[in-house]
Amino acid sequence: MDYQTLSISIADKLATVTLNRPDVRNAFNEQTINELTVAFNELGRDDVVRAIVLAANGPAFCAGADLNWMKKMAGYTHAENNADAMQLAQMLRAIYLCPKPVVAKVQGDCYAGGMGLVAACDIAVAVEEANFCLSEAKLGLIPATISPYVIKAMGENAARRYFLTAERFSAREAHRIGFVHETVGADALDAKVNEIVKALLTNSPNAVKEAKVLVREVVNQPVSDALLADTALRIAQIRASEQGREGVQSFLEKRKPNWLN
Ligand SMILES: C/C(=C\C(=O)SCCNC(=O)CCNC(=O)[C@H](O)C(C)(C)COP(=O)(O)OP(=O)(O)OC[C@H]1O[C@@H](n2cnc3c(N)ncnc32)[C@H](O)[C@@H]1OP(=O)(O)O)CC(=O)O
Repeated sequence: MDYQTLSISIADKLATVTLNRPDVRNAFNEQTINELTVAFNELGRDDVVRAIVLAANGPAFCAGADLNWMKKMAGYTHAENNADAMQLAQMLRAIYLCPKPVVAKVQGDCYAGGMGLVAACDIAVAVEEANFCLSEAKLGLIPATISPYVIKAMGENAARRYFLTAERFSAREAHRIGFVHETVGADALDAKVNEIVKALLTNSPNAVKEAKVLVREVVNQPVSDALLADTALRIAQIRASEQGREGVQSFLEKRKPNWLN
């Protein structure tokens, strides 16, 4: 695909997807939504890629949905408007379900749908200067398609406050409520993200993929007999897998596992 609103680079098993509409603070329109969906689907299938960083160009990480596009869609038929909103929902799901681990590198302000992008990622690191805001209610909107991911990331209690008040909050608060995993000074952002990527790339690719599925499928389930059976099956399968055997064997033989060769 000839990407117009993103730039994508791949080096040393890491793909970096960079939002690239800095003039509008990386607000996403239908083109960005399509490009992000294609990019995450393709990178998810690319055997060369073992981890993905979602980054952004310019002063802000992302100002959410492009309000010119939102305005245009509001004038469309209900069916067209709804179909278009589904594209947005599918973009977020493409990131969330991507079989590769995804790290959000938040170098600046992150508003509304931008918070949805971050929440759909597995790990988020933000600069201390970044501000966060679920601004939708100020605009007469609601954070609808982003809600499954944002509520999981910040928890119901914080969501009740910030969905309703649309207050702006600091990176420190985003960290306190668990929305981002870490905050760092701007000059330390690259190093912190690289450190996390290095940890991801050191692990068994299959285990990382399966661990991502595990969290997604186990969260919020009651500890039932069915869940016990499911988790037992997962460890039984992975310890008999090629990388499961190799990982344990390499530890016992005091050598590096073969996926690091
Ligand atoms: C996904 C769902 C809903 C949404 O996401 S609705 C989107 C809500 N977004 C916002 O409320 C953010 C609006 N933007 C801002 O508040 C600020 O731009 C900022 C992010 C705090 C950054 O501030 P800064 O001072 O750095 O930049 P400017 O405000 O001067 O903006 C520069 C430039 O960019 C234009 N712009 C900014 N945001 C948007 C946007 N979202 N859409 C379109 N254009 C945007 C802004 O107008 C400026 O343009 P100029 O022509 O240069 O004036 C719903 C669901 O979940 O389903």
